[in-house]
Amino acid sequence: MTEYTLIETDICVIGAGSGGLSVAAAAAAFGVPTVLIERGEMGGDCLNVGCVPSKALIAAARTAHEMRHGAARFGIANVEPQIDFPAVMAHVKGVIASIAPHDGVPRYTAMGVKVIKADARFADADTVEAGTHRIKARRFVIATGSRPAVPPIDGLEGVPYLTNETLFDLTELPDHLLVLGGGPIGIEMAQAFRRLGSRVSVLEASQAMGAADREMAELALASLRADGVDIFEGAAVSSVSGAGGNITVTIGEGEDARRITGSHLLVATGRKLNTDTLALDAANIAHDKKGIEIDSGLRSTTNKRVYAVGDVSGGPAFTHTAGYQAGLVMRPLLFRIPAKMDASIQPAVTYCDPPLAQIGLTEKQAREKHGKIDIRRFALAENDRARAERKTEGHVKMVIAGGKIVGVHIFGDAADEMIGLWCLAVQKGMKPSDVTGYVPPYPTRGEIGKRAATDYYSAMARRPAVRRIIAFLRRFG
Ligand SMILES: Cc1cc2nc3c(=O)[nH]c(=O)nc-3n(C[C@H](O)[C@H](O)[C@H](O)COP(=O)(O)OP(=O)(O)OC[C@H]3O[C@@H](n4cnc5c(N)ncnc54)[C@H](O)[C@@H]3O)c2cc1C
Ligand SMILES: NC(=O)c1ccc[n+]([C@@H]2O[C@H](COP(=O)([O-])OP(=O)(O)OC[C@H]3O[C@@H](n4cnc5c(N)ncnc54)[C@H](O)[C@@H]3O)[C@@H](O)[C@H]2O)c1
Repeated sequence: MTEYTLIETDICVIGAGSGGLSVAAAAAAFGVPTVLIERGEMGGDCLNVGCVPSKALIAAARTAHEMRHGAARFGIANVEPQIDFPAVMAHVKGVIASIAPHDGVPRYTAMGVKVIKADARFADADTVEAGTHRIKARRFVIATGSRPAVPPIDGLEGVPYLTNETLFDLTELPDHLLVLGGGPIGIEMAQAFRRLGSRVSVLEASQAMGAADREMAELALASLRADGVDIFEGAAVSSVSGAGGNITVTIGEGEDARRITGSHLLVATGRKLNTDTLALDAANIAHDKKGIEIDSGLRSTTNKRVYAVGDVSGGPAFTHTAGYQAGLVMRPLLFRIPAKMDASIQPAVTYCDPPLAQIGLTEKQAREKHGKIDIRRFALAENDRARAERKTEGHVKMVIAGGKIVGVHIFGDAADEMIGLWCLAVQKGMKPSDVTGYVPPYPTRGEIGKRAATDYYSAMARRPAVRRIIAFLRRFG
């Protein structure tokens, strides 16, 4: 029998990833007694096996690409980079290590948070057990994240496949990386490994980058193909066989079946929510295969003490969404003010190079929702800064409905940085006229958004009625 130490607290947070850390830090900042429970690494997926290592690897791969192809346009010779893969991975680990103290136990303890390193599970409606602790709390925030969902493909369990949890521990560059899934993980990692020297084949059951605006996704996929990534869409993998270094995937069945053999296999086919070991039934927290049943304020529909934030809430699976949700639940947790999640204001960026960034509705979604819409585009090829730096690939696409900006999609260098302004525009329901008057610095790529918005009104300049008014006003000197 476990001898438990009882802790009574105000807020108990389960999971110290992007969502849980933000809740704990905010609660501590208001001086509210808070317990934070983490069974693995502080920082969760984003820091250890997600955003941070993937972006660090992408940065190395981009440098290799620039050395190979990026210099000659300036009159400087391109060179074939010498890639020391273990050193690249040491860089990735170094970046994680540099950020880790920010999410670490000492920093949170110093903030006043009681951190418990153990696996948490509910004992009853207001008690959680973690290691040798029993924690009774007024409110619980479940922030347990997600893990790779591995599809039930014949033979897959018998081969040594990689996921995002093991990919960044590779010590040798894969000779030929097979990537199952053309979502953000698959696409980002496919391009990075290709640029570091692997042959890469992406096998996507449906449409690669399926959540993006189609026109923009096609541009991004074309740029991956130009890098030499093989992308197979509509590729339903029926079986996997082989062993480490020699793995064969079979696409389709019967006489039409096609086989591709690679050295390594990365499974990036979506996520499974981490709820199965929480003993949710013991706390009367309704849940199903899709996760915890929560209302629009992220609160359990059956146990009002409990909230869910981050991936486990079943909403968009992004670190910025986890942070947004953490901010949202602080209102009811601390001030008893109701909060409402708005999934429509969550941006999505695929950090391929150039990146693809989006906020709001795709063209298809906008047509379905609003019927009549306007589309405005402005090409980076028309932008002076992009010309000066000879990075003119891509454009901004603005989706306007009912006179308001309802979606913005940018493919091109620095799209990930440029999208910020448009997140605000969509969130605030701005009209194109709201952004035609602001002054972006010249020469920056940021000017393209304003140019697309200005273009919306260019038809007005050609209207006879407008010209007649101008002519009339000229008479007054
Ligand atoms: C390869 C990859 C790249 C990504 N890139 C980006 C990106 O560029 N931008 C972006 O916005 N998002 C990105 N994401 C998504 C992002 O990582 C997640 O959305 C984010 O980490 C979710 O935060 P979270 O707090 O919900 O979960 P997590 O960060 O996963 O944290 C959950 C924590 O809960 C702990 N836990 C689980 N169960 C228990 C339990 N029973 N008891 C105690 N502790 C428990 C886990 O150990 C974990 O530490 C990426 C994801 C992956 C996999
Ligand atoms: N840049 C970012 O913000 C970023 C980067 C990586 C991951 N993430 C987050 O992590 C989540 C998970 O990423 P992901 O790429 O694993 O998932 P995903 O669900 O976004 O994409 C998975 C892809 O795999 C395909 N697929 C599913 N089963 C398959 C099968 N059996 N064979 C072949 N293809 C199959 C799907 O059609 C889909 O296109 C994302 O939803 C995203 O929110 C974000």
